Amino acid sequence: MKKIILASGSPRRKELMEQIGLKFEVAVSHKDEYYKSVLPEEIVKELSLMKAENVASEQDARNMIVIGADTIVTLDDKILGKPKDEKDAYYMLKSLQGKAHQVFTGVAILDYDSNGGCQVSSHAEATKVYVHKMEDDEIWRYIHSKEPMDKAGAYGIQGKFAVYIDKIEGDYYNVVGLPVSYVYQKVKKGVRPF
Ligand SMILES: Cc1cn([C@H]2C[C@H](O)[C@@H](COP(=O)(O)OP(=O)(O)OP(=O)(O)O)O2)c(=O)[nH]c1=O
Repeated sequence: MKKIILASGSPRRKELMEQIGLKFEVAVSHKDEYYKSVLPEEIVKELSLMKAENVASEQDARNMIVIGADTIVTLDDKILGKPKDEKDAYYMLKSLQGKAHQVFTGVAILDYDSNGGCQVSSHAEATKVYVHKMEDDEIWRYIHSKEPMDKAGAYGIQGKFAVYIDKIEGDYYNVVGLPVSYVYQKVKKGVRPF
């Protein structure tokens, strides 16, 4: 049985991995993350691979599966990551309301055999999210709840922001930070799920 390592400090990704019943450990690397890609699907693939490789380089990477993920929000040509401060969160939320945007999550799965040989799977998925129009005081009330501050696009679909989601097209779990069906299909051969 291979050991699974989730290369992520995101509590949401940990919860989603627990939800699908996988046994895993969490390891986070504090090495720098940067990207050279231009297209959103390439950016999240590059960053998720970097996160997984950084963690794997700090392990005796044999007989294990390392999973990295990265989520960004895109609106027209703009890329929204996590807000730097409350003002940044306000501008992000203001730009999202009353229209649709895309959420991209990249997943990298490094599957190491007992000799250290590695099979790499890289994947990016997009979900379209329609946000209802919000009053300014609603935006500020939401920001003061602190929920937006550690999330791409300054919102959490799984939290209080749910009341402003009109509809989505695509995978809900992709928006929360991990397309779990993709992950499960990739790892189920080497591991026992539940
Ligand atoms: C859009 C959206 C994002 N998010 C979260 C998922 C991610 O945790 C975060 C995007 O930041 P990421 O940089 O993808 O991840 P992270 O820094 O939280 O964790 P790590 O790099 O260690 O894996 O935004 C939600 O929880 N709900 C949402 O609706």
